Parts: sequence; C-alpha cells; structure tokens
Amino acid sequence: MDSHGPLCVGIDPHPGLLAAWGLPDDATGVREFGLRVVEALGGHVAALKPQSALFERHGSRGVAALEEVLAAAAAAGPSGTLTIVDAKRGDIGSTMAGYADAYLRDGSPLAGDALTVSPYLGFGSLTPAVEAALESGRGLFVLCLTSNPEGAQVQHARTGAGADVRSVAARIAAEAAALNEGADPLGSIGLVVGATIGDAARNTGVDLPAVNGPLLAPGVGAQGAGATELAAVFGDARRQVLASSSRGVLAAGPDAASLLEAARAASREAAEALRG
Ligand SMILES: O=C(O)c1cc(=O)[nH]c(=O)n1[C@@H]1O[C@H](COP(=O)(O)O)[C@@H](O)[C@H]1O
Repeated sequence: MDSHGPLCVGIDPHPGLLAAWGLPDDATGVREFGLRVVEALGGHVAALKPQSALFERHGSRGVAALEEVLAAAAAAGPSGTLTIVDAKRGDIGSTMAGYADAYLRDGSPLAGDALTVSPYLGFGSLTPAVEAALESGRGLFVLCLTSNPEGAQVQHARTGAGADVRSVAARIAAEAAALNEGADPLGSIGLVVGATIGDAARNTGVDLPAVNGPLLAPGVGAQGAGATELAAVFGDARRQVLASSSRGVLAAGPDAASLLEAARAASREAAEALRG
C-alpha cells in the first residue's frame, strides 16, 4: 500500500463486462479477461482480487483459468503482485481445514496471498485458516461489516448478556484484534469493512484502529462510495485501509492504457481520502 497506493482492483469477469470487452462468456473469456487485467495492472496496484464465483461459473475450466490468473499475478511486476482470492469461504472447522489447504498452502494452485473468509459459522471455526495463513505468511480478510444493506441483519445484531452485550461485528473485530496484537506494522488477520456502511462501525461499537490489521474496503466505484465515504467511514483507521474497486476500474477496459489510467485515478482518489 505504501509503494503503490491504497487500492485493490477486483478481477470480476461479469457476463456484461466480458461482452463489453469483446470476449466470450466461457472459460476462455474469463481467462483472457483476468490475464489482461494482470498484464495492465500487475506491478502498479497494491493488490488484485479475483472474484472466484465469476470463474467458478465455468466449472473446472473456469477454476483452471483462476489458477492461471493467480500465477500470472505472482509473476507480474518487478516483485510480483499481491492477490486476494475472493472466495468468502467459511465452514465447520474440519472442513475449513480443507479450504485452508486449497487457498493458503504453499504450492496449491488456488493459493493467493490472502483469502476472504466468512466468520458466520462462528469466528472459532476459522481457526484452521488462521493457522494456515500465519504459518505460510499469508493473510485473511474476515467479513465484518459488509458493503451490502442485507448484512446489517446479522452483523449489527447484539448478543451476550449483562455488561457484555455487543454487536456481532464488534465481536468479530475483537477476535481479529486479539490475533493481531503486538504485530507491527499490521497483523495478518484483516477485516472486510465496506466503504458504503456510513456510520455503522461507530453504531455497532467496532473499534477499527484496535484491529491492528488491514481493512479491505469494497464498495468504491460501482456501489457508490468515493473519497468522502472512505474518509468518513474509516476516520482514525484510515491508514489501515485498502480500498477496493472492481467494475469502477474494469469498465475502462479492455484497452490496457485506459485500465491503468482508471486504476491510477482511483488509487489517487483513495490516497487523498486515506492518506491526506
Ligand atoms: O469481500 C469482498 O471483496 C466484498 C465484500 C463486501 O462486503 N462487498 C463486496 O462488494 N465485496 C466484493 O467486492 C467486489 C465489488 O465489486 P464492484 O462493486 O464491482 O466494485 C465484488 O467482487 C464483491 O463480491
């Protein structure tokens, strides 16, 4: 983030974008789309975030395309480009160990540098993924306050009794904070906090600076958030924020120079909001 600016660009090969880029809606199309984004932006942004669902749509060949895109990103730029595999995995612990092996193990073709995970089977169910990430030098982004309006129903709910009534989101943030305690500059267990959530972090008692980990902030661009929202949502935690935009940047493609220009503009805007 310090070297390239606080922007992550999502690789989301939606059917409409494939058509706009003149690519077929099949495994060859998503492969070409992903590789073109890596070619245009590799080495120029803090991270790339391929959206697994949009590759999975095309079955095993689509998943193979995702593997190729991850390998290309790892080789892109002078020192490789970090990837966040956006698969939002979450399951009972014994199954989570399988996902950890798939996405967080050295040598696995589906492993990026970080994985998005869902804590809604209980934060403790993520333990195998936490262990695999810490052992292999990778990271997690745990869904905390998501960018979609429906998330509030679960994430804002209050649980506990007596003096310990807290929101679900605050509990998730506290679990991440405990894992990141003492890490410098930031720990490896990040959170997903949408740039669209308004004052939900304050209202739910989520202490963002205390997380001491990176905060992935989707919702920039197509979902309506910009510099004003980033500054307002993150306040004192803004130096931890990795703003994320997919369609907002991808709409500038397929021309590589236009994609790079769009990413640079989004990165500058995020930097002004978060670093200014
Ligand atoms: O984990 C994510 O990346 C994520 C979490 C969230 O709360 N909201 C959210 O939009 N995302 C993802 O971020 C991307 C947003 O895409 P755009 O709206 O096109 O920028 C999609 O791939 C979403 O799945």
